[in-house]
Amino acid sequence: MPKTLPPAYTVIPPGRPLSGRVSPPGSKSITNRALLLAALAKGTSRLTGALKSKDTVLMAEALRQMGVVVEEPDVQSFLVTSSGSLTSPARPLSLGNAGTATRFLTAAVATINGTVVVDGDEDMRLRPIRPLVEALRSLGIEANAPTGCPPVTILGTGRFGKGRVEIDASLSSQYVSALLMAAPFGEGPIEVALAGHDIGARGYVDLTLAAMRSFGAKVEETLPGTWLVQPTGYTATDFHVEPDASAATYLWGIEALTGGTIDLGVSPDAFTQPDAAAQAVLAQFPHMPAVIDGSQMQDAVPTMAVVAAFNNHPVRFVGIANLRVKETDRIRAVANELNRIRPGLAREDGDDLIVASDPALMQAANRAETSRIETYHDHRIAMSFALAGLRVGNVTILDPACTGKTYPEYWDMLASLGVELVPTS
Ligand SMILES: O=C(O)C1=C[C@@H](OP(=O)(O)O)[C@@H](O)[C@H](O)C1
Ligand SMILES: C=C(OP(=O)(O)O)C(=O)O
Repeated sequence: MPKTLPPAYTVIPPGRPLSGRVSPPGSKSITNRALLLAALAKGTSRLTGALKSKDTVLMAEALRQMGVVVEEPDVQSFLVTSSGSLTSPARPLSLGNAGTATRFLTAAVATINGTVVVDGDEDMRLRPIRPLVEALRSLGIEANAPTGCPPVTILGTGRFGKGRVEIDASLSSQYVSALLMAAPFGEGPIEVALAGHDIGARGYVDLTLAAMRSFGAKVEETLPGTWLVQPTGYTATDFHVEPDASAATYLWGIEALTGGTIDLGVSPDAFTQPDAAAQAVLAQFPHMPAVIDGSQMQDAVPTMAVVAAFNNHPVRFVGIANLRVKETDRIRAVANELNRIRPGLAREDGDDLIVASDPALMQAANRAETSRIETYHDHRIAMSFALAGLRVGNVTILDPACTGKTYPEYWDMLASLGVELVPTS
């Protein structure tokens, strides 16, 4: 049972380096891929090292609604048993603000002979999905999303089409991953090709290809940005999920800001997820680069931006326009909340984020001012701004429970390192 958290936590700066051993939870991205692929494979797949959080629970629940047996033998495992295909759910799939679950299932349910509605919460209903819907239509699948965002209605015939499909992935790489993972159910080989050069973080497509191959798919990148998928379906397998690199960025941030050493049980170069690249940037603190291209490590940008506020010189984050369509507009949210810590600390410049940086904040543990940090239902805003509270006094994080999207144990983790969190109203 998730425990009830207070409406806010005030973080007490520890005044000493934070060190210890912390295992980050399993990767959200990989868990939700593996859950889906196991559900599309005939037989039983055991997933170990998996994340149990709001986003993966929503994915598992949606799969159960479509006839898949998803058991949970322990806190890090799923046992998935499937006939190899999904069946029509009795009611709309309700996927909260889980971008992975929403996008991946929008394509996967098109393999069903029946109508499926894919929906999310009020925040997800603002996150674009039209390019994916258009790509499905070009495969001959009837799909509608009148607002360009969820809900999406897919009127499947059980036929996924074949041939070439082009996809504009400039807003989200998840559209490409979604098409690729459904493509082994084509009536013939399917070629997924990027329309244009832009794609969010390409590393997520590599995660998708690796997971697909583990479940027996045959997929090759035939040209840069073009992938050919054979109509093999999937084979059930046992699959281990690596720790979450985006979650690890908070631990690297703690090391940078407090000067401690945290043993994550995994070295930064052992991750296959794109956000692991943030470690090398955070390790340069207080001399982080003056310009940081966040395009290939997007979910790490809030972490790096909060740490950059304490850097020796300003940092401009570029390549981050997609952050405007994440759980919230993260460029605006990070700028707003940094300015709540100290007016003038950050500003938007087009789609860039400029963090002015103020090394004096490293000594602000006893300041008189207070900052109540809005978190916009966004786990990453809550988790990254908690880092600021390790150096600056009276930082209060509103709605700490929102970290449950990907890291339900986040506050317990901070407490285990010796951080005092004061429940606040
Ligand atoms: O494929 C994935 O698992 C993800 C891709 C990224 O999203 P976009 O592709 O929308 O940038 C990332 O921000 C998200 O947290 C997870
Ligand atoms: C952007 C994120 O999630 P998603 O797109 O999967 O909702 C995230 O976890 O930072």
